[in-house]
Formats: sequence, C-alpha cells, structure tokens
Amino acid sequence: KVNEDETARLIVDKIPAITSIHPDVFVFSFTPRVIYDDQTTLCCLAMFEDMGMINRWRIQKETLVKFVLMVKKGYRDPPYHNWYHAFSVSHFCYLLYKNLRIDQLLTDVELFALFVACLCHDLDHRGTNNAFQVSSKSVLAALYSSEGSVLERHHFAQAMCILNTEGCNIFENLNKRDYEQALDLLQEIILATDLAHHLSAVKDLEAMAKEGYDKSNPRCHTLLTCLLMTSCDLSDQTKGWGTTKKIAELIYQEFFRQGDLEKSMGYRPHEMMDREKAFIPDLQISFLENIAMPLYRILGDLLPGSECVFQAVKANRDTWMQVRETAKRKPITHGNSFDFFK
Ligand SMILES: COc1ccc(Cl)c(-c2nnc3c(C)nc4ccc(C(=O)NCC(C)C)cc4n23)c1
Ligand SMILES: [Mg+2]
Ligand SMILES: [Zn+2]
Repeated sequence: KVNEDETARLIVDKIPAITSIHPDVFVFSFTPRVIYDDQTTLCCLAMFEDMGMINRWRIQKETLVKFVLMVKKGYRDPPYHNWYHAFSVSHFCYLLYKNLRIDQLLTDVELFALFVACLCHDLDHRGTNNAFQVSSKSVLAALYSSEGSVLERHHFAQAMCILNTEGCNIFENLNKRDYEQALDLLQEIILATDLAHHLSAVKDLEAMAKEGYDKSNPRCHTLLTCLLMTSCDLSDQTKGWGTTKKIAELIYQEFFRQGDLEKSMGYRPHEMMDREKAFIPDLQISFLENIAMPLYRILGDLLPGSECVFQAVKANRDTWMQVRETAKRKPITHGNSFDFFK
C-alpha cells in the first residue's frame, strides 16, 4: 500500500517551482542523487510540470501522484538498480529537454514516452543481469527467454501493470491514436535499454550522426529516442569523479553478489562479476572507452551544446587511468578497495 498521507499531501499541495527543490537543478553537472528520497516524488511532479506535460496530456494531479508513487514503490533495493537509479536517469532526460531542446527533434508523444520510460525502465530489477535469469532458470527467463531481453520485457510488463492499476493511468486522457503510440513507444524504448540492443544499433547511430538528423525520417526518430534513453541510463558517468567512483562501488557490489551466487550454483562467473578476479579500474576504463564515450560522442555530434557531456565522461576515463596506475602499485590484497581510488 502506498502511504496515504504522503499521497494526500502531494495531491493537495501545489507543485512547487522546480528551482525551489534545488537552484542548480537545470545544469548538466547537477547530481540528482543529492536530492533526499522523500523529495524525489515531488521533484518528478515538478519535472512533469516544467516540461508542460501535465497540461499537454491533461494528466489529473491525483493520477500523476499515484503513478509516480507506484513506480517508486515498484523498485527493489539492490545496490545500484533501485529507485535512485530510475530517478537520476529521469532527471537526465529532463536536462536534455531543458538544455538541448530535444522537443524540436522529437514529437510530443515521443518526448512524453521517453520521460515515462526513464522512470519505469528498470522496474522490479533484482540486481542480476539477463544471462543470470537464463542460467538460474528464473521465472522471468521462463516467461521471456525465447524473445530475449528478459529483464527489459519484465520492466515493461511492470510498467503496464502500474498503468492498468485503478487511478494510475497517466495516459487515460490521450486520444486513441496518441494512446496507442505512447504504449508502443514505451515498449520500444524500454526494450532498447538492453545494452546488447544499443551495441547492435551503434553503427546506424554513427551513420545518422554523420549524415545529420532528418526530422521527417521516422527511422531517425526511433534511433534518436533509443540513443537518448541509453544516454540517460548511463548518465551517472557524465557527472564529477565523486559520482563515477560511488556508482562504480554500487555496480560492483551488485555484480560481485551475482558472481557469488553463480559460484554457489557451480558456475564460473564472468570476470567482471568475480570479486577474486575483477580489477575495477581496467573494467571501468574499457566500459567508458568502448561503450560510454562512443555513445556521448554520437550525442555530441547530433545535439550541439552537449559536447560538455562527452568531455565529462572522457575526464572520468582519464581519472580511472590515473587510479589504475596508483592501484597497481598497491599490495594486491587491497585490489578492489575503493579507498585507493582517490
Ligand atoms: C544500459 O544497460 C545497463 C545495464 C546494466 C548496467 Cl550495470 C549498466 C551500466 N550502467 N553503468 C555502468 C557502468 C559504470 N559500468 C558497467 C560495466 C559493465 C556493464 C555490463 O553490463 N557489461 C556487459 C556488457 C557490455 C555485455 C555495465 C555497466 N554499467 C547499463
Ligand atoms: Mg536495465
Ligand atoms: Zn537502467
């Protein structure tokens, strides 16, 4: 049950100006994780309001409050894939809107679906990856492994459950055409958060960045929404070193727990999930060089004004390289102690 008096207060109180939550909430360097947990719901309402989505889609205030609270409650509490991840991902989408005017490249429905997808994209995540669903023969694998993207199909199914819950359907006042398009987009964008999907689209994304975005081409819209979704999903890497270091700590807590589980099941875990074998600086340098930097380089090519975001990711890669040298000279017993990581 969602806490009644929190719901009542959020419904009755006027949605505050978003700057009353934090004056720097619009800048790319702002870290949304500084916002207190009990302020995150209010901040989501303020982001919907500030992007004009409440009026544009005639969302009833009570419906929006119930929806956001249900989404927040729909996350479990693994080290990384929890509500704060979804909230920070959604905040980056808000930054793209406020700073890069993506509303001029995408349709209103695409923007709305993108922001809702950010909130819902990892619903009910268990802190284990798709490969683990299959190897552990989880219920989710039984349901979805024949289609692939097992977790992402579950995240979408959870989002649909919330939208179908009495008083939580924020799409209820959309006309038939927009309603169907919003649901199709929500599914497409959440399924696109599977890193394997992104990696298979990189060539096409690079081609689009080279040729330029063609607003009249539906393929460009699809590629851009997926690019923006992944840019939001990895946006912790676009902040300062403090965030990069903290997030790495959380991600490897999650990864090493999965590795421990795999060992107890008699499997040999992937090196990046094996606390005995992983050397985090090397793993993070390769993630940033092979996945994050190419992603934000394409974003910078497509959206003028977002070069600073790529530079921040590159700076974090550079810091990991310094950390790698220092950590290598430390006694191996402290291989993964984050204290050494500056
Ligand atoms: C967009 O979907 C996801 C899903 C799950 C995660 Cl954890 C992430 C994610 N978000 N931030 C990170 C960071 C800082 N490092 C990571 C290092 C490795 C991997 C990983 O999955 N590598 C295997 C793959 C390349 C075959 C993911 C990492 N990651 C993104
Ligand atoms: Mg995910
Ligand atoms: Zn995510």
